[in-house]
Amino acid sequence: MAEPPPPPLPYAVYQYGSHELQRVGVWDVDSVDSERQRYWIIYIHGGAWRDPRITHRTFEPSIARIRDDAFASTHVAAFASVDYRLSPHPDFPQDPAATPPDRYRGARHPDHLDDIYSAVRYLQNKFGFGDKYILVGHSAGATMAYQMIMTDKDTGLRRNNQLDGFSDFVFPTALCGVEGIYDFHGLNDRVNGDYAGFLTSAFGDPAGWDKAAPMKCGGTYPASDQLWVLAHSPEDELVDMPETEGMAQRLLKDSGNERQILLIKDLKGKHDDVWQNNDSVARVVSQTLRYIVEVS
Ligand SMILES: N[C@@H](CC(=O)c1ccccc1NC=O)C(=O)O
Repeated sequence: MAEPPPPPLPYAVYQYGSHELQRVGVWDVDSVDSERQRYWIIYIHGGAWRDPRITHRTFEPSIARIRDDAFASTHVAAFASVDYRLSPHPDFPQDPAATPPDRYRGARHPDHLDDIYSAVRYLQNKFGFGDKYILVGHSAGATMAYQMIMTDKDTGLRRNNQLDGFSDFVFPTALCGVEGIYDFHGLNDRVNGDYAGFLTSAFGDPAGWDKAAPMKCGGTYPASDQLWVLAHSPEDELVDMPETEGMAQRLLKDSGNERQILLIKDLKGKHDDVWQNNDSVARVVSQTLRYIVEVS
C-alpha cells in the first residue's frame, strides 16, 4: 500500500513592502529534532520578469516532492517563495492612469532584484536563520540568484557587504540556478531576437544588458565557501544549455575554485516541467543539501 501523503504544512504569506507583489510565502516545517543541520529553502520563480500568471505558489509542487525525499526533508527547516514586482507584459496590459501604484506592474531592473534582497532580509530578521539557507531560482529567478553576488558596483549592482545598507545582509550557504538565463545577448541572439521584448521590458536598452547579466558583468566572482549550483535540462525548449555551461565557465575562471561549483546537466523535461511536472527542482535541492551536509 502506498504511504499516506504527509500532512499539509502551515502556510503564511508576509508582505515585505507596500506593492501587492512584495510578498513572500512561508511553509513551516515542524522540526522537533533540532540536532540536525537544517536549512531554509528559498525559491525565486521565473516568468521572464513579467508573467503575472507565475507566482510564489509555483514552488508548491516542488515542496511536495522535496518532502517525499527522506534525506532532503530531514535537512529542511522551512520553505519560502518570493514574489517580486514585475515588468509590463503586453498580453496583460494595465492602464497606468487607472491602476493604483501598489498594483501596477512597471518594474525595471534593479527593482526585481531589490525586492529579492528585501524579501530575504525580511525573512532573516523575522526568523533568524543566518546563512542557513539555500536560494533556488528558476529561469529569470536563477538570473536573480546570481545577480545577488555580482560584485562590481560600477558596472553591476549593489551586493558586497561593504556597500551601504548591506552590512546586515547574510548571504546563503548555496545558490542554485535551474534553467537559468545568464547571458542576455547570447541567448537572445541564439533565438533570433525573440526574447528582446521581455529583456527590454526588464532591463531597458540592449546597450545596458551585459552589465546586468551574471555571465557578462564586470568584476569577479571571488572564491568563497558558498556553493554554486547550476542545473539544466537538455530538453528545455526555451533556454539552452550554453547558458548554464557558459555561467559555469565564468564562475570557474573568476574563482579558480572547482569544488565550489556543482554542475548538473541531466535534469529532465521542458523549461517549466522541471518545477511543474517532475522532480527536477527537488533533485537539485536534494543534491545541494547532500553536498553541503556531507562536506561541512
Ligand atoms: N511566460 C513568459 C515567458 C517566459 O517565462 C520565458 C520565455 C522564454 C525564456 C524564458 C522564460 N522565462 C524565464 O523566466 C511570458 O509570458 O513572458
